[in-house]
Amino acid sequence: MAPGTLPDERAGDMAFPSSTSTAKPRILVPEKVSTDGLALLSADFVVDVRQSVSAAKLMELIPSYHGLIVRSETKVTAAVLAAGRKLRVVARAGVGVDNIDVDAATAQGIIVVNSPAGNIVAAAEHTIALLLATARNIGRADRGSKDGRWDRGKLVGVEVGRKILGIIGLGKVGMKVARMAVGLGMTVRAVDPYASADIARQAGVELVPSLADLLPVVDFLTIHTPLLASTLDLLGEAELQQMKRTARVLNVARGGVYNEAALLKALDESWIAGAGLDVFTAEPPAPESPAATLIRHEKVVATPHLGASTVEAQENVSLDVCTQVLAILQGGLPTSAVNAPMILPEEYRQLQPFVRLVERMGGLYTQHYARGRGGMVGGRRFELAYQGNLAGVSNTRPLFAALVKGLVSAISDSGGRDVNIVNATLIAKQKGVVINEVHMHTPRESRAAESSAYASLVSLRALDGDGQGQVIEGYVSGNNIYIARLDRFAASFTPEGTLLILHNYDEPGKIGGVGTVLGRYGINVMFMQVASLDPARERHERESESGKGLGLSRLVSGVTIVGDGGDGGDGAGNGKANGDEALMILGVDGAVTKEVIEDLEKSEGILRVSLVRL
Ligand SMILES: NC(=O)c1ccc[n+]([C@@H]2O[C@H](COP(=O)([O-])OP(=O)(O)OC[C@H]3O[C@@H](n4cnc5c(N)ncnc54)[C@H](O)[C@@H]3O)[C@@H](O)[C@H]2O)c1
Ligand SMILES: O=C(O)[C@H](O)COP(=O)(O)O
Repeated sequence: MAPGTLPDERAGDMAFPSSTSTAKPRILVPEKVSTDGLALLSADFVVDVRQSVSAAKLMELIPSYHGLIVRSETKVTAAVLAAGRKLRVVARAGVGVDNIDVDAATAQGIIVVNSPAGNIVAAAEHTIALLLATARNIGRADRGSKDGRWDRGKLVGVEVGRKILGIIGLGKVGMKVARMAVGLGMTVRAVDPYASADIARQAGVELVPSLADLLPVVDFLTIHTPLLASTLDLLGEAELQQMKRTARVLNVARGGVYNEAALLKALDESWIAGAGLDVFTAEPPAPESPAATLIRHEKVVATPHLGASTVEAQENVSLDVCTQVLAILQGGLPTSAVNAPMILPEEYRQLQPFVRLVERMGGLYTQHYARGRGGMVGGRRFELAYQGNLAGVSNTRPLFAALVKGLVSAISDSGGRDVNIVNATLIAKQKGVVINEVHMHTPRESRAAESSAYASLVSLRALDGDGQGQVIEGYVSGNNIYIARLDRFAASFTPEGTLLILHNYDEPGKIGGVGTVLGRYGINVMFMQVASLDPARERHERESESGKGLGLSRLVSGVTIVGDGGDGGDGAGNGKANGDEALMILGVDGAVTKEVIEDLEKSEGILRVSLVRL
């Protein structure tokens, strides 16, 4: 997709939004982000770098931007995201996304990306810097020296070698800190319920089961967990009281994992000996808050959230996220999305025609079957079955999202344009739609195999209480998509444009009658197709219902109407059918008004008419 072409709404490409209009997309950067990455964007996008953007100013600016790149200072709230009507992507030039309302972004189909590894070394090195600074009173020594004091006697430190370092959170930064600490001759113990004991052991770290096993024995304690509901106030008074009086604690993760008031008390009352702090619950802290008092405390070495502030880390994170922003705004895929599943570009390319097909099948279901029954899509159960080659594709998330988009397209204000791979699950849940994806290696696979026309077949079945319901089948040939079945009727038509689907008795003269009505309203018929249901198919249907498997009939194209000789038509009928029936599928051009539909329905032998726009 060509750069510089985005629509004003989150429309287009099923996986991630893509483009149609000609205006250059705009990206807002309200914080200091390295120009190394931003340079990648400036050719194709308008990149506005502004510093010190207040919350109010952000609300004012955001409506005209397609991308937002932030660090930890900008609060990307639900209100900001809602105001950002054009926003496709919020990029965090760093790791922590606690300043972004990821749930709100997901609900709006806005993808959130970060740089999970770009600043690990910087954060780990900063932790070691604070470890040594607290051990050797570097902060106080520096301040005293600058003030003209030579306090050698008061500033005797401790060594870190042969001491025990406790790590809470043995993830990327925690593990890097562990390896560095082992290099300094420290014994490292860690608590992390999700870490592998084997990997820890290989790095020379002993995993211990709980904080109670860690806190009483460590000389230094460092935390490297994200700030989550489960880690907020993880270390309060009770925990700090378990520690040695000589212990020193470090925080280069997030403010709030240590309870700041408890930490202040622990230092004031000498439960512990010192702290090295880079992060705080509010940054910068309010003047009289516990955090501000901690920063001024003589037993504390404080830095203003500098963990990732190295030239190298800033280059890394900037390149990481700007590459992803570029890809997303050009309709491609991110490499580290926080709120979207990982799909390899090659996988996605293969699925593209099926994405179009499944979306249209969803639209067809809603408009042809559900609309006549009061728009009953919400609260329904569907089976989306993949047969043939498609059965072997494991990552079918784009197809799931395409179905949700198709199903809601005709019944939502946005026409389904706001549904994408990021929020499809959420939207399905909100509408009470349950989709069961089935990979049919057996036995229905044999239906696809029976016709050499299909390497892959997709079937959508709306499940009624008894597990039965209308079926739509489709397939891809080359890059073209076709509907192969509308419930009891075999078909072969391309699901696109404005379609009239007429369910009628299979009697002579139908085409003429329909043509007369359409002609009266000046509506052109672009194509007309009908499918047959031959006796073999009928037999297969019965076999299927009795659980013996199905065989797919051959399809016929062209202007032929063949009755199904069946028992009630395509499932969208009015139930009065009792003879041979048929479906006429017309691709039309012109305004199909309510009057046109009513006149068609009044035509002799017509059971039901549905208008489908795809
Ligand atoms: N100060 C800075 O500038 C700076 C720089 C980089 C990262 N960080 C922060 O450091 C933190 C860690 O980053 P990371 O990249 O290593 O994250 P990570 O996801 O790789 O690791 C986090 C680890 O914490 C563990 N964990 C979660 N809950 C836990 C609990 N209750 N007890 C023990 N362990 C628990 C997880 O299992 C995981 O192994 C993040 O909050 C990140 O934002 C800060
Ligand atoms: O989560 C992170 O990546 C670090 O806290 C760095 O934050 P910063 O980008 O604001 O320095």
